[in-house]
Amino acid sequence: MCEMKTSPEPEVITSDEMRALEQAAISSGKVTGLELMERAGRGVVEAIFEEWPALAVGQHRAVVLCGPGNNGGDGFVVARVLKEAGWDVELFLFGDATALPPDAATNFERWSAMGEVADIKQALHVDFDACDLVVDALFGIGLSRPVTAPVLRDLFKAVSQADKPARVAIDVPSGLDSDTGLPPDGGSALRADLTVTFHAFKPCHQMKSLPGIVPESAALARYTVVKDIGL
Ligand SMILES: NC(=O)C1=CN([C@@H]2O[C@H](COP(=O)(O)OP(=O)(O)OC[C@H]3O[C@@H](n4cnc5c(N)ncnc54)[C@H](O)[C@@H]3O)[C@@H](O)[C@H]2O)[C@@H](O)CC1
Ligand SMILES: [K+]
Repeated sequence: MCEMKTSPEPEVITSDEMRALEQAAISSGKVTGLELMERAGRGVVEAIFEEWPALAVGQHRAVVLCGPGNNGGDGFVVARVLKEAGWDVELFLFGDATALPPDAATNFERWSAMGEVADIKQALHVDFDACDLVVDALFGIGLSRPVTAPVLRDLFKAVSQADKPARVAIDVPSGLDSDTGLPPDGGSALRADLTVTFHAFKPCHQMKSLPGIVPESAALARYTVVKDIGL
């Protein structure tokens, strides 16, 4: 008798479910938030090297855009790991470094021991077509309102229009609500070529297209890689 084989549906979880899983793992003592952040950042670099093997060899130029929460914390880890691999890394922060949550603040300090943190406004002077990689660590599952800051809107436009760099979003393309896959009313979003998320897909990664908002499907699942962070 012939047996039909079906591939299992990928697991999709909401931002609340993801937070609950993280919290349970941390409360059980199995792992710390800082360890999860390190795994997340290293997972992003691993995914980049898997997607673009040429970037895994030699030295390249990266711009890392960090936000005010733990998504930004992942970005500090990515910056450090790339710099340790010999890359030329420029990092820009949106928000107040003294108000970062604890794990992100620790990674801010670790990065600051090896590189500069420039204000996000300075990123508007970057020639993105002279970069190999742009890492979007601005907002993840913690986006709580539309992105309206003029500096971010201008930056989103500049990065989205660049031809050369690989654009990698950490967890969620910034500006999209993780649970709806759409920017909250009136907000804009940053285009990504690859999104690297953690543990499981989120609803935003299942969107088939975002016509007129994020051309060519920033959030398509086939461009999203899920990295295990040991939850
Ligand atoms: N220890 C942890 O909690 C871990 C968190 N992870 C990362 O952390 C992310 C979630 O972190 P957070 O909960 O801190 O949230 P985010 O870092 O996604 O964003 C929250 C911050 O952004 C601000 N914000 C939200 N919407 C805004 C808007 N439209 N304009 C301006 N500011 C805005 C909030 O006020 C807050 O400061 C995940 O997406 C993932 O990347 C991973 O590192 C795994 C471990
Ligand atoms: K992001």
